[in-house]
Amino acid sequence: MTATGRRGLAIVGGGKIGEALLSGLVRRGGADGLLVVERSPQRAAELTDRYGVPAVGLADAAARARVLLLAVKPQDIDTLLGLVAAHVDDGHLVVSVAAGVPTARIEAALPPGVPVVRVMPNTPALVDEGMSVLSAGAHAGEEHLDEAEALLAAVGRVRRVPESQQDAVTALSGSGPAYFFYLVEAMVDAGILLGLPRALAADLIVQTALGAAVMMRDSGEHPVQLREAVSSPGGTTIAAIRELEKHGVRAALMAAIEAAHARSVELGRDAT
Ligand SMILES: NC(=O)C1=CN([C@@H]2O[C@H](COP(=O)(O)OP(=O)(O)OC[C@H]3O[C@@H](n4cnc5c(N)ncnc54)[C@H](O)[C@@H]3O)[C@@H](O)[C@H]2O)C=CC1
Ligand SMILES: O=C(O)[C@@H]1CCC=N1
Repeated sequence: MTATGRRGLAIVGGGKIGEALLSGLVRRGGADGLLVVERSPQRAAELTDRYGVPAVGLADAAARARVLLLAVKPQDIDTLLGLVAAHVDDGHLVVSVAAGVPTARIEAALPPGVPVVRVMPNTPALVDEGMSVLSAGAHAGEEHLDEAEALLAAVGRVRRVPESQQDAVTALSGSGPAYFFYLVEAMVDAGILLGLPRALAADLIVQTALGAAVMMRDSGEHPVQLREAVSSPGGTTIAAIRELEKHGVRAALMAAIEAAHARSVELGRDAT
């Protein structure tokens, strides 16, 4: 098929994030123009059953789709790029969500001039509340960023940053949902410790997390102001905050996010 005959998007790698993006795109616009390429035949069949999106081989996907969205693990990206290289040209747009992997590494594996956009999405895309952050590679212009942004806007918010900030973004919003899930797990465990049934504790904490998130998004107030409004003088909240400070929770979060950043940089260097 000629470059002009290509349309739509192929997601290459239908794992956790590939499925999150696929599901949102199907919710938004239906399965028309979408393809999936998945190494595991069982997983490919599952995605086709669930979303009505055809599973095809890589050559077929590159012949039919204008945009190839690579969603394999960083450790698998070099092998995949070796296969993709034979099928792409500068009429394609290659979008990669692989943590840490620089656009320069992707460009070097592909024919000259292929536009590449690096994206860090996150799993709340599954519920249309994703946060995706885009950076252009050397051959990607505004039109390519616009095209990638339009795709990702189907599953949540989108921002653009210089690529030098992508490892930090990965550590914050890419991995970020896991930190909140972890916090919720720990708070539910605290409820159990205090003798509440698990289902009740989970219900209370999930709704509290949702309410707090909406307040942070919509109130226009700083998180410190919001926290102060919960902390009555001589009350329960400040007693809890003192323990969080004593146990170094703020420093632990900073160290954790620094470790995620370091791992993103490391993943970007080579297949490790
Ligand atoms: N899970 C997450 O929350 C996020 C993941 N990412 C990035 O997305 C990428 C995928 O991550 P996950 O979805 O978590 O991993 P995963 O392991 O769930 O999915 C990867 C999928 O790619 C398939 N695959 C591997 N090589 C293939 C090939 N040559 N052709 C076709 N399919 C192939 C695997 O069978 C698997 O289904 C990673 O690079 C990760 O850094 C980025 C943002 C968030
Ligand atoms: O854990 C990871 O490596 C991927 C990248 C960001 C979220 N998940």
